[in-house]
Amino acid sequence: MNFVAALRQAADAHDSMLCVGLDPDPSRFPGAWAGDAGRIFDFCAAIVDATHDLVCAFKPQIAYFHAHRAEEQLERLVAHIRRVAPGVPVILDAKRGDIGATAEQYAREAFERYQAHAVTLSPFMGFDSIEPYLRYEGRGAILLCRTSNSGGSDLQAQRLASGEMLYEHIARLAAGPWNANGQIGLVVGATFPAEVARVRELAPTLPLLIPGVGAQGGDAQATVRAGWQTDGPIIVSSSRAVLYASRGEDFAAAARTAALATRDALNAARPPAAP
Ligand SMILES: O=C(O)c1cc(=O)[nH]c(=O)n1[C@@H]1O[C@H](COP(=O)(O)O)[C@@H](O)[C@H]1O
Repeated sequence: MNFVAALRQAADAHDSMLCVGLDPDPSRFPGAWAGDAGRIFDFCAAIVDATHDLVCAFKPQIAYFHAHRAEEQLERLVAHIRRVAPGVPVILDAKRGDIGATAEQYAREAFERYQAHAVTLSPFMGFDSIEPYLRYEGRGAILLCRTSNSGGSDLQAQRLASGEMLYEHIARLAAGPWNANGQIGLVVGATFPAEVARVRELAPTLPLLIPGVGAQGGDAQATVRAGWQTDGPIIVSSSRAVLYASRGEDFAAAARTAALATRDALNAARPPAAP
């Protein structure tokens, strides 16, 4: 099954737009695991076990694994997700972007080594840096468009000669000529609901990955109102607010409580279904 179909199916099955981001920081692990990078798999697997029936996707962030030489733990984690939650797609957050020949290696890393269903990419180097990922039939390529950080405005909010802003141009390309096989999605930060709405206008059916709720303070409900579109899935991602809801032995139960509350808050903001 392709990424977009798997995403829709998981979203329907779990009545959820929530993606739990897996950003394991050993210094924030509970109890005896604190500071132990050898526990990255155990920590993330416990979060997955506690939340997989509440999410439409999981999003491991590659830096949190590579920084601790924990690539093998990431491989085991994706295998674990595929085993306990076979219907839940894995978005590898790697934000890659390089010339075609190097992109081929990054694509191989994401889709063959880590078995991800989709990967985040920077579109800064243009279509030939994206195309190697699209050769993997059915896998998703989610392009940074209007990121959640304030510095995102330095480039993404600049006006081009055409009059549109750079992020609008990215959305237009992603929804049009770059998306021949329906594999592309866009990243838009929950910290910018007006821009979420603008991207949704330009890309009505593309999956939107929306980080920035929780620790970054984005408004979950404004995000859903801005991005909601029956034919265009939204994936609202939260990492720290779920992972570190408690530093005690109850961390997994607390993560579940936080995930449930976020999922329900997102669902409450959906417009009522048409009769
Ligand atoms: O691509 C991303 O996931 C991403 C894009 C963006 O614009 N902003 C952003 O925060 N992210 C990622 O989303 C996660 C946010 O984590 P929390 O702020 O803890 O929910 C981190 O892994 C970021 O790398």
